Amino acid sequence: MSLVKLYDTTLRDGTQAEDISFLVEDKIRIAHKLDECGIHYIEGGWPGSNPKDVAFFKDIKKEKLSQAKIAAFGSTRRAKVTPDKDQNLRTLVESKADAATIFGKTWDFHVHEALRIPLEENLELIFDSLEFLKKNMPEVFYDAEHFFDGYKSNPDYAIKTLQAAQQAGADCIILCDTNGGSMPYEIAAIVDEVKKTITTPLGIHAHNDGECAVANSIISVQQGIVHVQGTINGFGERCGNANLCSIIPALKAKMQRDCISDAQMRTLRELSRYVYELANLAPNKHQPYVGNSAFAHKGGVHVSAIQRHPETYEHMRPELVGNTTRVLVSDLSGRANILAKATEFNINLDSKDPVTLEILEDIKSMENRGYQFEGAEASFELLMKRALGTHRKFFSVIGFRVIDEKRTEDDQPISEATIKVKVGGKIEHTASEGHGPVNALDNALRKALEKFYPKLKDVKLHDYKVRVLPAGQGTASSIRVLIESGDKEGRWGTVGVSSNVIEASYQALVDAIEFKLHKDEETAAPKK
Ligand SMILES: CC(=O)SCCNC(=O)CCNC(=O)[C@H](O)C(C)(C)COP(=O)(O)OP(=O)(O)OC[C@H]1O[C@@H](n2cnc3c(N)ncnc32)[C@H](O)[C@@H]1OP(=O)(O)O
Ligand SMILES: CC(=O)C(=O)O
Repeated sequence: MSLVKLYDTTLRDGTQAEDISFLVEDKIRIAHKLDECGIHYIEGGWPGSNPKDVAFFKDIKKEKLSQAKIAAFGSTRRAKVTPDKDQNLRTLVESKADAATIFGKTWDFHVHEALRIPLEENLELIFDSLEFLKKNMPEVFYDAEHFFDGYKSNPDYAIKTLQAAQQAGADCIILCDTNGGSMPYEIAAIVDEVKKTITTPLGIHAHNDGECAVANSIISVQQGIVHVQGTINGFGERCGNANLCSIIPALKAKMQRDCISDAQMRTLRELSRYVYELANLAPNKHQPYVGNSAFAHKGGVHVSAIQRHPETYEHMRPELVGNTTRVLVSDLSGRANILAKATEFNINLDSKDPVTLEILEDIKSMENRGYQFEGAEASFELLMKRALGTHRKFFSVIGFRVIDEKRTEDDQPISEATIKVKVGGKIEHTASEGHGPVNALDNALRKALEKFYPKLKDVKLHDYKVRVLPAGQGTASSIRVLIESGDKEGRWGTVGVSSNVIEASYQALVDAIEFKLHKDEETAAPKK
């Protein structure tokens, strides 16, 4: 089983994506994670571009990586400058990286329009830039920019550019689908043609503009390519780059190609989330393999079948990439969803128990009124407990009042909430301010209850989402509030629906607190 080398460009092409920028410290942290995951090459940036990338190459030298090599990126030399005087090539050498990767022009159209130099001169640029780097760097890669478009326009010239790179001694020639519009069948045919004249190992760098970047990378490996470039989560210029989080499991689990170890592949989901976190972006739930929804089953028919055998609706075992099977509850559920959730919550429930049907009917009618339990599993667990009579009322709210006041035109509004709760026989009456009325209500509710349940101090409100639901016949529109809360052990979602945003928020807040109190009680006295 021959090895496919993985070349990650999250820290270079990934940062060419709109909204993505990493601090030098973030880049170093990501480089460590990529190294631990077994990625063979990490392209750290373009040192000729900006001081941050220069700093990365300086700082990464002080770090101990277990196996990954660091590559510095740049372009062929500028026309009319010799390689040793070319600032960009010099910064590559000065980076002291383990490898240099330079891109050069393949497409005659680009040579005419972007570089505005004769075709022959571009061949010289490629040859002597690579020859210079070969003398000064341990390993040198050549990114043949726009290779597939260039080949389609002028195959003879496109091949000549690769021959120039081969003659100069490039260690790998990477065929780039820079504009990302090529189709897998075109890639397969062109790679086959290239192999007839080029003996240097070949690589692929595919962009995702036609949504084929992963497919194009996979078909290239099938055609004999041994080096795959891509990014974590597919970050990259425009629509992104080939997503290594999809390519790796495809190579290993479907094509039986060697790249990283099984144990390293089990960290892929964690790596994906780590990179989202440092990019300050919410993870894409629907991302294949590693996303939250990649193995989440919603339709009742699917849930029933996966419980009999997971392969009925799962293309591979989620654990291989560190993911898990999930069952969702919604108005598309059947009894199987309810039973699966009951098992997850450690609740004994039988499919023939009338409560199962009762819960199912409750969900369907509540979803019809605007509730949504997919992101509010804690509210669903409480609903189940109420139906089964195992719900415990830790407190009751006697009433609350929320005031929002703006004293002068220029003043920030002040929000204040007062609340009266009853715990056991005791009544507690408190007030609290907050950033907005919902925050004030949350603060007041927790302040009132913390005296009785001190562990509520650990609860934080992580996310608050409001959605206006369309009005039904003759009714006012409703508002759905989804809240994500958390403590040191985990996070949970709750939901509230009302025509009044404060009331909807109140319902979700009360569920969040009730869930925490049930959870703590069950942890303290686990079920046998
Ligand atoms: C396909 C890819 O993703 S390639 C990577 C693209 N990434 C980036 O551009 C991000 C980093 N880039 C930068 O920081 C800047 O663009 C720099 C520092 C590299 C260059 O900045 P500038 O010197 O101001 O040039 P500018 O950004 O306008 O780019 C155009 C110049 O690059 C030259 N150029 C473009 N491609 C190449 C190439 N393969 N070889 C040599 N020169 C090239 C053009 O001829 C043009 O030079 P000219 O203005 O002297 O005619
Ligand atoms: C090199 C590169 O990033 C590209 O051709 O897309």
